[in-house]
Amino acid sequence: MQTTLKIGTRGSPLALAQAQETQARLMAAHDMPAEAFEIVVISTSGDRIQDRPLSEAGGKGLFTKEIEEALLERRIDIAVHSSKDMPTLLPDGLELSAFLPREDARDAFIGKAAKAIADLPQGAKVGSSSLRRQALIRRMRPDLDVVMFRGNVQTRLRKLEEGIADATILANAGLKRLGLEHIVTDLMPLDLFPPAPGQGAIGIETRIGDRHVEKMLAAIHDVPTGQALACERAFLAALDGSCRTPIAGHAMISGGTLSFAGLIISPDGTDWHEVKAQGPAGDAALIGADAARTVRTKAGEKFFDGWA
Ligand SMILES: NCc1[nH]cc(CCC(=O)O)c1CC(=O)O
Repeated sequence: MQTTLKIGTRGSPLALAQAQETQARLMAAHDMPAEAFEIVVISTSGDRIQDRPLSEAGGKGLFTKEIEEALLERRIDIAVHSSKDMPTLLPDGLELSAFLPREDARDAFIGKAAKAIADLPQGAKVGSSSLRRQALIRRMRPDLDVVMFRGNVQTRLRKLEEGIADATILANAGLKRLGLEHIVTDLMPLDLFPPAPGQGAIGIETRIGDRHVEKMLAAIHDVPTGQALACERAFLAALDGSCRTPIAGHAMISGGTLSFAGLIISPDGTDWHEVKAQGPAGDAALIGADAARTVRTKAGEKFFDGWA
């Protein structure tokens, strides 16, 4: 008898879209019917906490803990995540074993009256609860009023309609996966507004040594995305001492060469340090870790003390 492959995911519309994309790619790669899969929705602490910034509530692991428990207890066989939400350290026995081809890694600007951040009037309100986006907005436009904005994409759009803010910034990848690219009024350039490590890439977590699952996923794994993510996650891991330091990092692969740009920035957007690195794509993790050492040295340890 054939058992179904259980795909674990959060229940938000974006998470479900990502789980369905994973299912569709597995069906196509292995000529399997939809019935060979079951999507199992798991509620996480991150979904339930709505009243404060996640960086205060405990950070990234909040979106993954319950899903990882289900994986370890064999209630699911694979877990589909936004790589950006994944902590750099995974529980014993689990690994990120595949990445789907990356979507656009850029942030998207959604404005009501103004189409782009440069067109907002002095003092306009921009909604974001991401420390990185808050800092980058303040670096570009210190005059703007950055207001707390949480909830899933639909909630945030409702808040825009209600006038709680004049604009917001979200990952273009998520909007595209939800079929909402038409609401984007501008795209933030990678150099002025670098994305979070992992942004735009779907990562698939599995039990280490689950050979059957590993073989199935090998057919849908995207090698350049995996290399870019290895670099970005090594950069993050080497800097992650405090989740209160806004960190950006983005790697691209072209012709076997990896190019990485990373940034750390003070939450008020007045102090930042950048690093650029290049090397063979096969050295992705080394390049990321090395870039972290470079930017740490540039910034000095004092930089991390201020808001840790
Ligand atoms: N923290 C929530 C989250 N995690 C991943 C995405 C977007 C999709 C992606 O980056 O792959 C989002 C929403 C957003 O930042 O707009």
